[in-house]
Amino acid sequence: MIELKDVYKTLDGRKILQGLNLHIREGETYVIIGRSGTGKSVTLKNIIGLMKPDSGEVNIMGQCINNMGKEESYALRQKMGVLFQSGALINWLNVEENVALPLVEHQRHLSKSEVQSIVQHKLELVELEHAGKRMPSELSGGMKKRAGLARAIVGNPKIILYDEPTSGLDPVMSNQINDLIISMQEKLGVTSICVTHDMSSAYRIANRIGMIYEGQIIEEGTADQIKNSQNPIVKQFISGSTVGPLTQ
Ligand SMILES: Nc1ncnc2c1ncn2[C@@H]1O[C@H](COP(=O)(O)OP(=O)(O)OP(=O)(O)O)[C@@H](O)[C@H]1O
Repeated sequence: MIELKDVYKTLDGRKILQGLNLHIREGETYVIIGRSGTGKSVTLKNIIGLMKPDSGEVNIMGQCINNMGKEESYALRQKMGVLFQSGALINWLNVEENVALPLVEHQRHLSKSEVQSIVQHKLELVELEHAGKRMPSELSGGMKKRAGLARAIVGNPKIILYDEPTSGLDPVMSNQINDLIISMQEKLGVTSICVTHDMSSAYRIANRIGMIYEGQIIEEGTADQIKNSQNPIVKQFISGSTVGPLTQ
C-alpha cells in the first residue's frame, strides 16, 4: 500500500532521512516512533507528497509519486486523510462546516443535502453527532481531534495519517482516540500510519511499530516484539531512560 525505498532527504544541510525503507501493508496500522527531530514528520510529508525525496522512491498504492504531475498527485492526495496534531480546525467555522470543507472544495457535484448527510455520518463515526453546531473554541482537546478525524475521513480515504493523535490529551481522552483509530481500521478498512511519542497508544493501536534512528528504521515489529527488543537504542527509547547510547 505504501512503500518507501532507500529514501534520502537532507534539509538545511542536515541529513534527515538516510536510506529509509518502509513497507506498509494494506489495512494495517503502522506506528512510527523515534526521538524528536529524527524525521518522523518528514517521513509523513514524503508520503503525502508535501516533500520530495532527494533520492529513493515513494510508492503509494502501486504508483510512484516522485515525478508525478500536479493532477495525478492531487488525485492521489484525495485518497489520503490527515489528522494533524492540533486537529487544524478553522476557528470561524462550526464543526459541521469544518468537516464539510473538503467536500465543498473538492467535490462540488454534491448537493447541500448530500454534503449534510455525509458530514452527519462521519460525525456519528467519531461520536460527535450532537456537536455539529459548536465552534472549535467550545470543544475540548479530544473533541477537536475527533472533529479533525471526521474531516480527515470525509472523502472516504484509503489511507489515514495521524500526526501525534494523542498529544496534549489526558489518558482517558487518549484512549478514546486510540479506540477511534482502531474503529477506523475495522469499520473503514483503512491503512494507517501514525507518528507518536505515546508508547501506550503505540502498543494499543499498532499492528506493527517501526523506530526511526539516524534516518533509518532500525527496528520493526509487533508491540510485543518491540517491548522485547534486545536493541539497546530501542530499549532505551521505550523505557525513557536517559542513560545509554541514544545520542541523536
Ligand atoms: N522544511 C524544513 N526545512 C528545514 N528543516 C526541516 C524542515 N522540516 C523539518 N526540518 C528538520 O528536520 C528534522 C526532522 O524534523 P521532523 O519534524 O521530521 O522531526 P520529528 O521526528 O517529527 O520530531 P518531533 O517528534 O519533535 O515532531 C528537524 O531537525 C527539523 O528541524
